[in-house]
Amino acid sequence: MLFISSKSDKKSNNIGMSEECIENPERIQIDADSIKHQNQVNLKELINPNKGDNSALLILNQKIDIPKELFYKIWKLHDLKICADGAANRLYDYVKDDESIRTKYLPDYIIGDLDSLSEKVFNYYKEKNVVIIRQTTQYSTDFTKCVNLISLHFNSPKFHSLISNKNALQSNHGIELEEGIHTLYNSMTKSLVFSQVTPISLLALGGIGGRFDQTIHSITQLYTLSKEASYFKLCYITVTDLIFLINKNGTLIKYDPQFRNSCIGNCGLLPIGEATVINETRGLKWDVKNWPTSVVNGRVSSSNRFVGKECCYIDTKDDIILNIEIFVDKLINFL
Ligand SMILES: Nc1ncnc2c1ncn2[C@@H]1O[C@H](COP(=O)(O)OP(=O)(O)OP(=O)(O)O)[C@@H](O)[C@H]1O
Ligand SMILES: Cc1ncc(C[n+]2csc(CCO)c2C)c(N)n1
Repeated sequence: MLFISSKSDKKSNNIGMSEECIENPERIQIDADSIKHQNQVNLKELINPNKGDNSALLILNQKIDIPKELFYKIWKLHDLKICADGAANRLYDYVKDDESIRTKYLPDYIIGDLDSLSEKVFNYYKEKNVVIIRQTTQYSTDFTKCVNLISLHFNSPKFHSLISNKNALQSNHGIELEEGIHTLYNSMTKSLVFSQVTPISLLALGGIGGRFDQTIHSITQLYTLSKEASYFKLCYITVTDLIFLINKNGTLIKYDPQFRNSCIGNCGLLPIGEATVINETRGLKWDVKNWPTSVVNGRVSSSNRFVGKECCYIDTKDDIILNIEIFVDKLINFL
C-alpha cells in the first residue's frame, strides 16, 4: 500500500540554503531521545510551576478576564503574588463575591508609582498588612519595578531585613522613594551568580492586549529577562494564549498528549524582536527547515499547530516568541 504522509515544498532561499516546508499528518511520533536539545520547556509547568522553582504570579493593570476557578487555582500554585500598581484595583474588584474571599486573596506586594491605585483599595490592602511600595521614577515602568522586586524577594537577604523593620513602615518600608528598588536590585546583581540562582517561574496576567505600547513593553521584557536575568522563566497568560520566549539553538517543548488535545489549539512562531532563521522544527503541522522568518518581510509561521504526540522541537538561529492558543475553560481539569 502506498502511504503518503506529507506534502512538501522545497526551494532555495536568499541565504543560500535549501529551505523546506512539509505538511505533517495530525499526529506524529517524535523521538525526543534522538534530539540533542539545549533547552526544554514543559507546557504545563508554565502555569503549574515545577516544585523546585521559585514561582510568582504577577498581576498587571487590566481587567482580569480568566475564569474564577482557574484564577484561584493559579493563585494557589504560585509562591508569591504581586500587583503592579492599579492591578490591585483589578484584583479587589475581581474577588468581590464576599469579604471572606477577598481576605483570602491578598497579594504579597503592591508596587508602582501608585498613580492608578485607588485610595479605597490602597487603604484596604494597607490595613491587611500588604507591603505597598511606592516608586516614583518615570524612567521605568511598574512592570520592571515588579520584576526587580520579585528577584530581590527571592535572592536578597538585605531587602528582607529592610522591609521587616516595622519602624520603617511609614517611610515606604525603608525603600528610597524614587527608585530604591532598582538601586537595591542593581547592587544585588553584582554579586549574583546567575547559574546558582534558583529559577523563578513568572506567570504574568494582564500584560497583553489593551494598550498597544504596554503590550509591546511586555514583549520587550521577554527579551530583556532572557538576556539579563535568565533565571526568570516569564510567560504571559491571556484568555486566549500563552506567550513566551523560545531560546535559540534548540528547545524541546514537552506536553501530555491529553493536555495537548484538550487545552491547546494553534501556535505562532513570531520573530518580533529580530528577523531570524528557523533552522528546524519537528512536530509542527507545517515543519520547516532553513526557513528565514521576518515581520518586515511578511514571513511568519502563524496558524501552525503541534502535531508531535508528546513533544515538538524548535531550533532557531536567534531567540523567538511563541504564542500558543489555550482553551481556558479546559485548563482547570489539568492543573
Ligand atoms: N492596557 C494595558 N495593556 C497591557 N498592559 C498594561 C495595560 N495597562 C497597564 N498594563 C501593565 O500594568 C502595569 C501597571 O499599570 P498602571 O496602569 O498601574 O501603570 P501605568 O502608570 O499606566 O504604567 P507604567 O507606570 O508601568 O507605565 C504597567 O506597567 C503595564 O505593564
Ligand atoms: C524616552 C522616554 N519615553 C517615555 C518616557 C516616559 N515613561 C517611561 S516609563 C514611565 C513610567 C510610567 O508610569 C514613563 C512616564 C521616558 N521616561 N523616556
